[in-house]
Amino acid sequence: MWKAARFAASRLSSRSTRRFSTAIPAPCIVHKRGADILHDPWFNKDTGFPLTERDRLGLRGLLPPRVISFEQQYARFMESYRSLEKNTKGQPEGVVALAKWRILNRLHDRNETLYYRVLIDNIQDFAPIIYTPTVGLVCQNYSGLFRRPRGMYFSAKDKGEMMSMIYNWPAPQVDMIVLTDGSRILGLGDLGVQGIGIPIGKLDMYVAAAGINPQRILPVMLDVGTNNQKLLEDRLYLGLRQPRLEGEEYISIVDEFMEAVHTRWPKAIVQFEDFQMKWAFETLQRYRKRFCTFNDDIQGTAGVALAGLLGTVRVQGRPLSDFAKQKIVVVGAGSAGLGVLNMAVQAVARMSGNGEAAAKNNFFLIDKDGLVTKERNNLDPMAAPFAKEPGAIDGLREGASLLEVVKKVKPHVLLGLSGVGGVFNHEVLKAMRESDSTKPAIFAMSNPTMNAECTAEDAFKHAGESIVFGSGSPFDNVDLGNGKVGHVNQANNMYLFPGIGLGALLSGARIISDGMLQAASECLASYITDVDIQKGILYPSIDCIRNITVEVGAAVLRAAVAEELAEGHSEVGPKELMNMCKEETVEYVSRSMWFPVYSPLVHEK
Ligand SMILES: NC(=O)c1ccc[n+]([C@@H]2O[C@H](COP(=O)([O-])OP(=O)(O)OC[C@H]3O[C@@H](n4cnc5c(N)ncnc54)[C@H](O)[C@@H]3O)[C@@H](O)[C@H]2O)c1
Ligand SMILES: O=C(O)C[C@H](O)C(=O)O
Ligand SMILES: [Mg+2]
Repeated sequence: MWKAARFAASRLSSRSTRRFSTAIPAPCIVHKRGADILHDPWFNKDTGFPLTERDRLGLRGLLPPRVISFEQQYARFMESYRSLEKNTKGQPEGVVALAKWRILNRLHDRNETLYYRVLIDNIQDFAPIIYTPTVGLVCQNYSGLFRRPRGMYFSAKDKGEMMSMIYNWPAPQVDMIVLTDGSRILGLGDLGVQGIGIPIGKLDMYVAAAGINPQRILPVMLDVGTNNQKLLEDRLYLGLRQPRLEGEEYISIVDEFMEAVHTRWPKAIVQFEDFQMKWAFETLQRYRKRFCTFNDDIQGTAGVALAGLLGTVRVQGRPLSDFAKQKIVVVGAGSAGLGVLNMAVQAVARMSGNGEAAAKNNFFLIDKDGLVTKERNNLDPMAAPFAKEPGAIDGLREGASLLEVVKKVKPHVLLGLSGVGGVFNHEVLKAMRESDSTKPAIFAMSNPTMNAECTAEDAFKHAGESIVFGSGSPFDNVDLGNGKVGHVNQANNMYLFPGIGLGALLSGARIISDGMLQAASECLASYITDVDIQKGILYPSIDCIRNITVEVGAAVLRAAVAEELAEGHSEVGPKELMNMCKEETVEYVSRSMWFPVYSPLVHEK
């Protein structure tokens, strides 16, 4: 079904970021003509070019004569999509998922305006294809699926060349970059150059949820080699066939890239995505005070998880201040798990006023070697602040198993960011029935679906019907019988990163501060109504992700203004931002979002 635009719809001209919410979209300047326009997905309208435009742009005769409206093109695409769904019924899940990805990808490659319109209007259906879980399968099969390049590739072989290479990107302005080195793609490990699918999927969400102009996004792969032996031996592998660079050699590549990007686009925001833990923390510390950058797996995830944890306290009918009393077991001591713990501890310390040391008491950290205690050999410095005194809790020793910890601690929350599918097995889930909460929460946040710590069905079946459930990848709600439904929350950083990027961009802040990230998380936490909370709903439906992102973006922008970090964006300066009330900020953010409509194209040499 064609849905009416919820936001002022005009395509930004390539020369100006000013938006007009008139019925006729602002014209768009193009510097090419004829077939070159048809082959450029940013400008192509396929059969939608009006006759006058065909004359102006030298397109007469290059298209069938009948002009088809945007609405008709949309309906035609959706018909093909639905018939593909029908025709592939019963085929293996992976085959169907890839077929759906292919049809969307072909549209993406051909006509971006139509692609983003169908994506925005059908985000609930299409997010699982362009994002987790299918994007994981796409990355695994990338070298075989590769048809056309998207984004930029900087490899170890490009050392010394990046400053000039960055000028090969055809767009004059870039606002948002998602960067990966492919070393920890979802829970799938090192996928080398094939990890490019992740920045592409994340940036699709930026366009769909945050209304970032697709002409101003840039997915980037830093190919420093791979340690994945299977890929190194694969003759179709498209990346460098060498082991990953390490140490100084590695960091000098990232440094060079960051310098090159910020020389050409000083205000571009760089989101680090799916870096293995050691480089995730190291690069965050290295760049966060120098560039406008954040790590989505550490910081975006933390904000979403914290919002879910605060929602859980509300589901239990307790005041938010009771968050300090929640016993939380975090399974996975990687970038995501430690990011969550750091932010949650800060929140408890703020609420209780007792300082961070005391705030850590109720948190338990488990990694592949079991409970993390101070007795651990080679204790990771990032995990050390959360290590327990051995024996301090009911005699729990170093390396105690997840089951032992759950049985002894009786946690209010069990949160998985381990990347290990099924690690919340039947015994662990059954042990959660003895939780000190009547409504314990289980978050199986690892992606993609097969790496989730448990399925939604198993969680409700074994841990009981009163649980609150969240997962990183989507699961269907669970039918509990007698008309009751076990609600599945998608606890995924997609609820925050688009708003963090958008708010940072519009504020013109030079850095992304803890305050801006905290504002994002608090905004998400307060978005859900008490009525929804009663049903175990912690996050809004993905259908309204654009509305949530407006609110999150505005909260981030206001935090930047409050911290005097906002330097303004485009024609809106810091003083104007400062003078905006909350509603005006929300309105400004909403007005600044790109929405896909066909703009009249004007040729300029
Ligand atoms: N839902 C989201 O928004 C979201 C966000 C970020 C990451 N993730 C997911 O979280 C997972 C981990 O990401 P990461 O960046 O922290 O990875 P990571 O590799 O940095 O960390 C993984 C951690 O899990 C631990 N682990 C491994 N096997 C274990 C086991 N059997 N029991 C307990 N712990 C075990 C490891 O010791 C390590 O500490 C991935 O699957 C990723 O997709 C989800
Ligand atoms: O990509 C996602 O779906 C979430 C997260 O960034 C992850 O790495 O799993
Ligand atoms: Mg990620």
